[in-house]
Amino acid sequence: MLRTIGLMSGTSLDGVDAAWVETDGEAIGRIGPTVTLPYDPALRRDLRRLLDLAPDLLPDDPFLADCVRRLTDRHADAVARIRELAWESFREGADLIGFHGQTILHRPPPIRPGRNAATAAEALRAPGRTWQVGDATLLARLSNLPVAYDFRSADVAAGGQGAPLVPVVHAALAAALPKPLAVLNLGGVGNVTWIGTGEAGEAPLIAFDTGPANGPLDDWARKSTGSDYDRDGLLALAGEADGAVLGRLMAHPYLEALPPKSLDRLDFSRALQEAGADRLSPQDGAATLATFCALCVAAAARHFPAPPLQWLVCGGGRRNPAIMRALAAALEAPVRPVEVVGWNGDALEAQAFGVLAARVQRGLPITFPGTTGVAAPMTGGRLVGG
Ligand SMILES: Nc1ncnc2c1ncn2[C@@H]1O[C@H](COP(=O)(O)OP(=O)(O)OP(=O)(O)O)[C@@H](O)[C@H]1O
Ligand SMILES: CC(=O)N[C@H]1[C@@H]2OC[C@@H](O2)[C@@H](O)[C@@H]1O[C@H](C)C(=O)O
Repeated sequence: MLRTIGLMSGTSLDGVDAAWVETDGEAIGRIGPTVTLPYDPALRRDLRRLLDLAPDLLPDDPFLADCVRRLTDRHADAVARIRELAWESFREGADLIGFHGQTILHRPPPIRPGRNAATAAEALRAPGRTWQVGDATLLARLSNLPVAYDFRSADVAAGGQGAPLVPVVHAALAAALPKPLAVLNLGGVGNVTWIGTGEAGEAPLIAFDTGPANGPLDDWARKSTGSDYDRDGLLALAGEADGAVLGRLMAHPYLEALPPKSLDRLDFSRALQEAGADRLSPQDGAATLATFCALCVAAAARHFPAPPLQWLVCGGGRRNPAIMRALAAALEAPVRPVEVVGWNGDALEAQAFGVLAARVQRGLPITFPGTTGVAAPMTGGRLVGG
């Protein structure tokens, strides 16, 4: 088994999550320390600016280069901290880093009302683009370890959606749990993994982005109260969801489109503006966005081959009671944080990039027809250093 350090900088742009995991890319052995290093407000602001600039940004842009260096330094700090903790707790080092980087642009191939092979064939005619920034060579040098990175672009080049990537790890973790099961990650964007029973004729794994999750709510909280997010859902719980705005938002064609499908952090910005969310009070706006997040998940469930026995929720959204209540109201099966089955809902994505790094090093597939829509299971990612 390899001793990996997985690193994830998510769409919330709040910081880097890091985790130590022992794995051969298939089985998961010991789970070690985890840490989140927040970004300072200037880096957060600059990364947010990069999202807006990304479509026209050249790879050698000096502002980009400066952001990448600061981002990579923070990742190197996270690696150093995890190594200290792993040494203190069980006298272990590390063999390999999984470095997701920061997505600043995600324009996957067009989604279609057909699926899998048809989607991939169409996509080859209209190539997509996905861009994760971070300097893997610098990180390998600073940490003196091999680094697996660029996990998404080979899949997009082959006509896949390039996301989500974590589902194969959800499936490995859930091996002994009753199926069908839905694992829901609520970060800036939401994504779901449906894991079937594996009985004849049933797809084993279906995964896709559900819709916006905390991203619009964070933007709303920042604009209306100045805080980075709606802590404990207090703003949303004090308001009422607006039925008319929700009705307009739920008409978005993404929700009807068949999986596989994935989103950019900003994909719903225009729809949110056009739906008139801006005119709501801070409380009602937050309640509407929390409910919208949950209704997107309910819409996602309509694409499952069979209803799940339960929903296990990870990511920061599980800490928002307004979202969790709206989910419980909108879904038929019980909705619980992943901690009920012993997983760490804050570190799961970072842990997954450790496992994915091991898969890259061993040449195992990281994307699948049911997760990104590629025609056949595909290897991906690149390795540097060591
Ligand atoms: N106590 C809390 N109350 C309400 N919301 C919370 C709380 N804690 C975290 N969050 C929400 O969770 C978000 C962070 O979630 P997470 O770290 O899972 O996102 P991410 O990993 O950046 O995103 P993604 O999974 O889309 O890449 C915060 O921006 C905030 O909206
Ligand atoms: C392009 C990109 O970075 N997508 C992220 C994002 O954040 C959540 C959702 O959108 C998910 O599809 C994906 O992340 C997780 C880690 C994944 O690939 O499984």
